[in-house]
Amino acid sequence: MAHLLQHCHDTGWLVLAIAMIQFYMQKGSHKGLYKSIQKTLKYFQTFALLELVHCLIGIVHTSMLVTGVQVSSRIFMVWFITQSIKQIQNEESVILFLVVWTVTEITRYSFYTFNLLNHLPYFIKWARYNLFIILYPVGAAGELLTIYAALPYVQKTGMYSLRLPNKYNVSFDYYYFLLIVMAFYIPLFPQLYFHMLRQRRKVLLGEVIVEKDD
Ligand SMILES: CCCCCCCCCCCCC[C@@H](O)CC(=O)SCCNC(=O)CCNC(=O)[C@H](O)C(C)(C)COP(=O)(O)OP(=O)(O)OC[C@H]1O[C@@H](n2cnc3c(N)ncnc32)[C@H](O)[C@@H]1OP(=O)(O)O
Repeated sequence: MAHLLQHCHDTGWLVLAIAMIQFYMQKGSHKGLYKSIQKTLKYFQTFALLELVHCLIGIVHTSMLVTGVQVSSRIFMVWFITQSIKQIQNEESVILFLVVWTVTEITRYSFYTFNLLNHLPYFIKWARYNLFIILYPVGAAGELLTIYAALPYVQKTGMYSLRLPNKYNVSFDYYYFLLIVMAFYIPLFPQLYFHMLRQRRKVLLGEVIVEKDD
């Protein structure tokens, strides 16, 4: 069952890649691309919550912290930034993180699939543990630039914010929340990046590495 779900996930990101290439070839522009693929993206990125469940119930042996940060930050980007603020959907930075996520996920799920079949081509293993060196910072930059582009709109409209006075007597400012999220990239991004560097040494060079939260 888990294998079947994983196969669906791989196919989903492939469908997304084909849809993006087709759109760009037909329109010659990235404007409107997000709108055209949003349903598929929402579905498959939300589906990634299962990775956290697999981790929790012990089907997959990996760091909870790393998987949690990775999955929640992506779901946050999709639902609470890009999907919620139509005005930023045509930003180049959105395309940047979409392309990076898609390349990463196709490589990653191909790795899992061929690994399970015991026929893992070396180039897929190589791609899984080398491409991230460039893709991680580029993807994070795309995400941060997108949140940054959202700030003026969030400040102007006060979306998702709760101002005083109100019957709950609590206030929440989404604008400042986004600034905090951006600041969190500083301590959390290196955790993810160094985790993948350790995995790279383990898988490609055969080093024995002990994770702190294992
Ligand atoms: C709510 C507010 C949010 C606030 C956010 C604050 C800021 C956070 C900053 C975060 C920055 C994120 C930036 C990021 O989004 C940008 C990008 O992603 S750019 C793209 C580059 N990214 C990557 O390359 C990372 C991709 N992700 C991963 O590789 C994984 O998600 C990771 C969590 C990193 C875990 O990888 P790891 O190698 O540690 O473990 P695995 O899970 O791959 O593998 C463990 C073993 O399990 C087997 N496995 C796993 N899943 C499957 C499966 N579906 N089917 C079969 N087998 C599976 C795998 O083969 C391993 O087995 P073994 O140990 O036997 O080798």
